[in-house]
Amino acid sequence: MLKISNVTMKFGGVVAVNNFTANINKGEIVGLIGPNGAGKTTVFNVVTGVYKPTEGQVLFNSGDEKVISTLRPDEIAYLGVCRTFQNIRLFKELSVLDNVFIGGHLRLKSNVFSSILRLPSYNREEKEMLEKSNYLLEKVGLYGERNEKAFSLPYGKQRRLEIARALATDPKLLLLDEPAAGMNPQETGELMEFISVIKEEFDLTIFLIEHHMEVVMGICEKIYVLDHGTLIAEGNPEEIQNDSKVIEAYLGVD
Ligand SMILES: Nc1ncnc2c1ncn2[C@@H]1O[C@H](COP(=O)(O)OP(=O)(O)OP(=O)(O)O)[C@@H](O)[C@H]1O
Repeated sequence: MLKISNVTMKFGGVVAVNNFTANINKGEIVGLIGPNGAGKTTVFNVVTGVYKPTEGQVLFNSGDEKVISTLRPDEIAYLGVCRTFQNIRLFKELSVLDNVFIGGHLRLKSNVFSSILRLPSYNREEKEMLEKSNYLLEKVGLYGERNEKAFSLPYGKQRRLEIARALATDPKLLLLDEPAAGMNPQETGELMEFISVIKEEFDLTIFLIEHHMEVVMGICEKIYVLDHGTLIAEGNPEEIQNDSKVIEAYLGVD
């Protein structure tokens, strides 16, 4: 579904990602790990079109394979690639429901005129989007809080709301940047369960960056390990946990 092919990303003299290749198949949960500054978020930024790679390309297949590394972020999102961020980026003053509702606007077919004139087609789409937003909130266990302001939710719920907003865009590939950051062990356990449930329910493929090793080892089928921008290992959780280069660069010092 996603092919990252020999991607290099340089910022001036800094080589943030160096000749990185990865393959993610439909339906997989794949992890990307490595020490701070290893280049993980940069990989996500290249996949989502925030940065154009200095070298290499990214291909995405949602029916037919396309090079997406030449596209704009909104074009990539429209194809079905959506993400959450390391630092939660909600519309804090808006309600929980509105946060999800806004996410769904990517898929609205109505144009600005039909929305201003409130044509029947727009009203119908808006009603459907509202129903879908409520459905998603039920699925992520936030329906009861739909009228609360986003900032009033505890941390773990804000993360789930961010994921619900991403789901409103109908993603095929969901990129999660440190979804368990700042969570306590109980919230982390719930998050793992939650990720597995939404993957099945929404037929998702998931690519995630995470420092909590119990999450990565617990739910990922395949893991890529970056160090100083370079891939030092790839494999299943057991292979990664026993890889001497990974232990030296990352796991051993955690
Ligand atoms: N826009 C940018 N301009 C200059 N340098 C950047 C930029 N973005 C990232 N870098 C550099 O690229 C390197 C990789 O950063 P990146 O944020 O991708 O690492 P990371 O693995 O996600 O780290 P962390 O686990 O701390 O989030 C770092 O040296 C960082 O300073």
